[in-house]
Amino acid sequence: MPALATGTGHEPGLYELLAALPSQLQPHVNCSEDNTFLQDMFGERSLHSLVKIHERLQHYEESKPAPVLEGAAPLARDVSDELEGKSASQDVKELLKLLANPHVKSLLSVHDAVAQKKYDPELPPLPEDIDDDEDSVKIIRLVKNKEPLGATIRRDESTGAIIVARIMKGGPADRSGLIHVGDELKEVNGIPVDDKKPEEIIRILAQSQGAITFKVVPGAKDEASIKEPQMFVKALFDYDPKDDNTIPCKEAGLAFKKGCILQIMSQDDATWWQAKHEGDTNPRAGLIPSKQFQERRLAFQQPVTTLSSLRRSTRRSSGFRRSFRLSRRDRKTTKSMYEAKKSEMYDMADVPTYEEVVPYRRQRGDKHRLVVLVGPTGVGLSELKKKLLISDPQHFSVTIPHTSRPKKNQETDGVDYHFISKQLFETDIQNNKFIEHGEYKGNFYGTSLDSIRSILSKKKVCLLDVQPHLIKHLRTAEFKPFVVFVKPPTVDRLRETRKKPQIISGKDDKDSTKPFTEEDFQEMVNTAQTMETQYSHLFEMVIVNDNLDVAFSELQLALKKVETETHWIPVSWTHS
Ligand SMILES: Nc1ncnc2c1ncn2[C@@H]1O[C@H](COP(=O)(O)OP(=O)(O)OP(=O)(O)O)[C@@H](O)[C@H]1O
Repeated sequence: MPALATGTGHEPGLYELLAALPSQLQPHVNCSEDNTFLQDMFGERSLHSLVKIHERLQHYEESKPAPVLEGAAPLARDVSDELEGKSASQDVKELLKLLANPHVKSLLSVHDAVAQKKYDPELPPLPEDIDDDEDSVKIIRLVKNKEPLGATIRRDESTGAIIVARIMKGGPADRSGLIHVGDELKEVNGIPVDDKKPEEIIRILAQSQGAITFKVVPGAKDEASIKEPQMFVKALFDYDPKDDNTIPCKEAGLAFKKGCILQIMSQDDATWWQAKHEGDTNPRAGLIPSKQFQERRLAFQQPVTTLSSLRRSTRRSSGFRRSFRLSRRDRKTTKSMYEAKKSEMYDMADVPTYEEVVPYRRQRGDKHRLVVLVGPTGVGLSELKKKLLISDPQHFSVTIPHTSRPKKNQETDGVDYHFISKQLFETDIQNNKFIEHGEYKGNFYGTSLDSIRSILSKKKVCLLDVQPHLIKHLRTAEFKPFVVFVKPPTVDRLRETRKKPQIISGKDDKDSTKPFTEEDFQEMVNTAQTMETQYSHLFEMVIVNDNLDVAFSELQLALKKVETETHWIPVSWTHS
């Protein structure tokens, strides 16, 4: 059934078909990107080689070769016996030498095995002492190399039996398909295990090499064999089984770092899931704490310092970010629609464990992801935004803030600010129109959600800097925020690099500019540390703003990749 006619009139081979495909497909593919992708895929040399091998094998299968004889090795032995000592001719000597060569002997014995189709492993004889009523006993023989067997056992509290507790997906036990969760283990290598502790059995197994024989009583059928859909999660915490005393078997654990993408292979067990690193070709899964279990135990470890407590204790912390105020204010004037309430700090949903993710690639014509920059006051967010805007003013844009203060002569409505009445500002606050707002000298300032939407709908990249506790309110299918944390270097490096710079200068605040002090540097580093402790699970990228040009290049490159490459995003962002 040729999918495409090659025009030669005969049934094309797979290889021929593959070679003809790109030109046949071309008229049906509109997009040049798709065309290049198809050309690359079908032109791949390894694919061509595979298809060639397939065709050769197919041809071989069809010709059904039959062995001339099935016993080449015994024949060679007979010939050797026959010739031994009979003649001393050179040819006979050489033939005898050849037939005695171990490589030739092995070759002939492999030939015979193939000719006789003797591929099955030789099983050990069944033990003779099996009780008649033990008809459900299974004898299993697994060959163990250095790799662990990939199964855990437990003692059943009520019966005292040793039961297979878990089979690690992709491990040797799983691959054998012979051992299942719930099977009762009776013997290992002929040694009865009824009177042994699980640790002793594990020791016997660890010491065994090569073939291991198990005697098991099969348990009830494992209902978990129903195939689960593929699920990927992003880890929001670091994990090392070596430091976890609750894991049933440290060697079976899977270590990962915050931000790693894990493929969840099994959630059968409520406490220990099985997972592997995304893209890992090794099929063997490892144990990781389940979401529920990790949430439970993290809920007991309250954060030591929270950003809100730090903010209250500092002398002069960040006020409104310049995305809406264009200048620095005292923290006590700020207010936010979504200011974190104390109870929110510990709410279960905030315990960072895992987040289900899916691959996402922005299609041409789609809105851009919102770029959110966070970092401590003075770290350089405005500077980085400014550089991006200058680098490509048609592509990047920042929100225009709203204010209730009267417009000054040189200012333009909708350019410097959206000037609105105090009454309207208050109504908008009531209607949750602002992501962040505050009051200064009796006037309101704020960033509206609509100002973000307006930029995104023009197919531009919106650059926004906000307080980190507001990130969670922007994490929606609509905004798909790409969150970059801008971190200061060490205090020593700040001292060296920020000799000239002033903390800040804004249109509304010309008189407040002043050089950085030692205290500012220290506060910047401390605030960054606290932000990272509390919110790093929400950051997709961390940039250290030591050298400004280097930091800018890193940011620019990352934003390019966000626009063009595939990324993992929360599954909830894919259905709005
Ligand atoms: N890597 C750097 N090296 C030297 N100076 C820097 C660097 N990054 C920023 N600066 C300077 O530090 C000062 C503060 O930077 P910037 O105004 O961008 O901070 P910010 O994070 O926007 O603070 P805020 O939003 O709280 O006003 C500016 O004078 C800026 O030029």
